[in-house]
Amino acid sequence: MALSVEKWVGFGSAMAGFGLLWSRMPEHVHDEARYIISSLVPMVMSYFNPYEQITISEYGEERFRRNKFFDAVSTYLRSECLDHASKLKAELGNNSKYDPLISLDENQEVVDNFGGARMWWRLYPKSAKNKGGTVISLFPGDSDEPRCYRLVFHKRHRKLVVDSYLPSVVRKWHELIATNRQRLLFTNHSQDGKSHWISVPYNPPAKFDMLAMDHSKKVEIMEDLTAFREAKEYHSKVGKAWKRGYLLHGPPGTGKSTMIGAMANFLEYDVYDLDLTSIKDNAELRKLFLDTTDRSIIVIEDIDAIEVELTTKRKSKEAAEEKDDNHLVTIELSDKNKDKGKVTLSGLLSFVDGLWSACGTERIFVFTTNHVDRLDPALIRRGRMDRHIEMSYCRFEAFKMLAKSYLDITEHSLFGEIGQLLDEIDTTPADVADSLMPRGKRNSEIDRLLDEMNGAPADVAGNLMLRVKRRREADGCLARLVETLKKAKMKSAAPAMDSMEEAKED
Ligand SMILES: Nc1ncnc2c1ncn2[C@@H]1O[C@H](COP(=O)(O)OP(=O)(O)OP(=O)(O)O)[C@@H](O)[C@H]1O
Ligand SMILES: [Mg+2]
Repeated sequence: MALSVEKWVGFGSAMAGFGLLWSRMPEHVHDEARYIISSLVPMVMSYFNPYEQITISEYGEERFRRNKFFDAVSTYLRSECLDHASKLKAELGNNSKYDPLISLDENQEVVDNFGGARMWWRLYPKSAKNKGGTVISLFPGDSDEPRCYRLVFHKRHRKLVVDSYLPSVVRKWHELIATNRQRLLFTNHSQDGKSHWISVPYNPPAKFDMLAMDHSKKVEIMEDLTAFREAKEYHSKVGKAWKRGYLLHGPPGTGKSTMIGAMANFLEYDVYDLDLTSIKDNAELRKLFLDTTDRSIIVIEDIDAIEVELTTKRKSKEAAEEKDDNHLVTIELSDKNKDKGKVTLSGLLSFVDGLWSACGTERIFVFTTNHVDRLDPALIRRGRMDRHIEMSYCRFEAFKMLAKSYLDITEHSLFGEIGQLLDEIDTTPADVADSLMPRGKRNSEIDRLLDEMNGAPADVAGNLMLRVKRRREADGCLARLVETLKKAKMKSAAPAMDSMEEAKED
């Protein structure tokens, strides 16, 4: 049956070619004959060919945007139609390191049944025309045709296919991704001068309850994210794109990247880590943006590193040229790109906030910086970056959260001293966390006995030993932290003492 479907489709194409030929017949052929024959061709073709087809290309017609329907069909066929296929492909899936992900190989036809109707599916490879495939190109003359699925069905089922079958494929796809959802971390990668996203499975360890920061601030952020997630109707009612911008700023090691992981965990969104330095120009930035999925966090880290060049460039332009309020400010991202296209501030802004930002829903933009004062106000004004979150040095409240996460303790005799020291000197949570990591002697008698139990103390004595061991580790870690903080305090006081000494000598 499959063969005959192919024949009919081929026949249809041949008849179409025939029709085209007739339509170009020379003038001397009798007009009437030409009219009769050329109007007969489609009738004959439709009489003999009982099949119709729908092509679903991997990319949209303008080659700009990935066609999500293609992904839907891939997932659907993988789940529903592999049983009778003999040519399959295997790769390692995202959900597990060991389970292979089996999918349909190119040019393998599979049959699906829906409401008593048979549907024939086939995946045609990229550049099918050059490889001898039979797919009719959407892009004539273009050798780089994207892959596509072709669905063939009997023409009496057209309504069923369009109104019920294809929507059911999409519904099934949504169900499957909801149940097998593995979060992904994407980064942009440039190959043959074109940028695209590559991804890895993403399971960030960070959770909000582990994040050491002011408690009320943390709760506020979580409430803000929850409100955003539930605000679909609000955004459509007020005519706003469903997106939100966060600017995370603060010194290195205060938890900006950790916060992004916690946000992704909290919302269960994918993360797109955008590296602007490897993007050629605004068009490429736009393409990457259009390739991001809904329900995602789009991150640009250390935005100030780009802004420094932006500001310098603008200043030098302003000095060199007569003032022109309308000129576009250019970010020179790297020497490599100097003579090629450029990503401009306006390009970045339209990505975050302009016309293009409305192409997609439920997206969060996060910019991070160590130097908020260096950023162009246009980039971070409210509305673009809806919330500015300062990640600050570690004070006592944040320390207690770290002690709970790292050492599983809520009180200790050294807490008072540590609280006082943290008030006096600026230390990052990263530095405090580093001191709280158990290290030290591994050969104590308790360690040896616990190692022998293979980490699973089963009885009361075993549990007691584990508690003693943890207590000792906590003592050691906190003592080390006190020592580090004291040293830091002395160091920070040293220049002042030097100048006092100098003053005395004068
Ligand atoms: N607020 C915090 N709460 C919990 N852990 C933190 C916090 N800040 C830092 N850490 C710890 O320090 C490490 C480094 O933090 P992180 O990478 O998030 O800092 P950052 O602010 O992004 O720094 P940079 O500006 O250099 O990128 C993290 O892996 C985490 O273990
Ligand atoms: Mg970081």
